[in-house]
Amino acid sequence: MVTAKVWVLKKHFEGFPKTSDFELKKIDLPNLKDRELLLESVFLSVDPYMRPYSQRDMKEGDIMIGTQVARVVESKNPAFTVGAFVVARSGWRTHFISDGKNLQLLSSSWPESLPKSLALGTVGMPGLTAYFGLLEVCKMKPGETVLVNAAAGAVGSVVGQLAKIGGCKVVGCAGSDDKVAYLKKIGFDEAFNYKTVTSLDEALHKASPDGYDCFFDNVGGEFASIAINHMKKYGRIAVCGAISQYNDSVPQKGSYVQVPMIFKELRMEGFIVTRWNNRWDEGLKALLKWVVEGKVKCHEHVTEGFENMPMAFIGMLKGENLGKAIVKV
Ligand SMILES: NC(=O)C1=CN([C@@H]2O[C@H](COP(=O)(O)OP(=O)(O)OC[C@H]3O[C@@H](n4cnc5c(N)ncnc54)[C@H](OP(=O)(O)O)[C@@H]3O)[C@@H](O)[C@H]2O)C=CC1
Ligand SMILES: CCCCC/C=C\CC(=O)/C=C/C=C/C=C\[C@@H](O)CCCC(=O)O
Repeated sequence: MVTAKVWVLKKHFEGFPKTSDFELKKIDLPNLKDRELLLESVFLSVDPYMRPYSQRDMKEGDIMIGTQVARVVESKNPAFTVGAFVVARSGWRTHFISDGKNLQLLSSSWPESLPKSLALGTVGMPGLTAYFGLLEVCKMKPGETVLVNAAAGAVGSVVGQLAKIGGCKVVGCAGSDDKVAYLKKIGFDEAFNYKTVTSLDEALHKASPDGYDCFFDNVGGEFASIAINHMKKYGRIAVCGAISQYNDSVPQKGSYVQVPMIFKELRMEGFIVTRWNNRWDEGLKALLKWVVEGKVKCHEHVTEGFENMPMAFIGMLKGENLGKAIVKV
């Protein structure tokens, strides 16, 4: 019999999550029934969505939601052989039993040399968020100027690189000088540390005096309300996330300002990447090709040990990660 370790939400978060909000538990798993398979998590993802989604979708005592790259260790399901790797949405668990539904086998063209953890980041949901957010919401065109915040993160770093592939000028901001240096290294035309600039207004103007055609917003709040004034006429804003709001009990002042929305006839559209669920294979194939060709660089912020998941999650929310935050079991 296999004993799984799981992290449950002991107490709903109030402000920033605390390690005491989580509880580590053990679950003895039953023997497999016909068509079931037993999997062990190899890499687990910690993502910003878990903060607002936990409030919306979870009750205290539930196993934390999340995705993982897992390996099949026992199988009574002919579609899954022992040793195969899948992406699952089974939450913060070391082991779990599946009936084979909602498992995504890792692409058969996945190069052996490529870390399978990328299936949680650049060649996974965050990468797809950048891909569809840029192509379907921003509808970027060659020669345009794209602004992205949280630019050194899992989504933002792919946004900037895909925009460069798309022939755009790219401006990014992040919360440390090391992250800014990384942005320039991976091809951003302009990058700045939003925490240290004397004026965000001036930094945005200096980076692109003519303004921005596309704004890929991962942060919301005050940043967004300032950035909107730097949009070009007919600009497009892809509202991808609002991480500046997730841990605030009282929403930050500085929502999007309506006046420029109207005068500049801006289009602002929120989206969830699952809107394109039926096109994920298209996106994953494109992202994997760009990574293999070296056109999209990847960076991961790896925390070792399942027992450190809460710390990895909290650290990501505090900006400790450069690139995709993952946990290696
Ligand atoms: N709509 C969708 O379908 C999806 C939306 N998202 C959203 O995209 C955004 C980025 O996600 P992801 O790339 O996975 O995460 P990241 O890898 O970018 O990690 C989060 C980063 O957000 C930044 N951050 C945290 N708090 C603040 C704050 N108060 N103000 C400004 N920046 C902050 C930090 O970077 P820094 O050092 O720059 O501050 C931190 O590293 C999130 O808002 C997330 O919810 C993600 C996936 C799908
Ligand atoms: C202040 C409120 C903010 C509301 C927006 C919250 C989050 C945006 C975001 O990060 C969305 C992420 C979407 C992820 C989509 C697919 C998955 O991999 C997660 C699925 C979660 C689940 O249902 O299991």
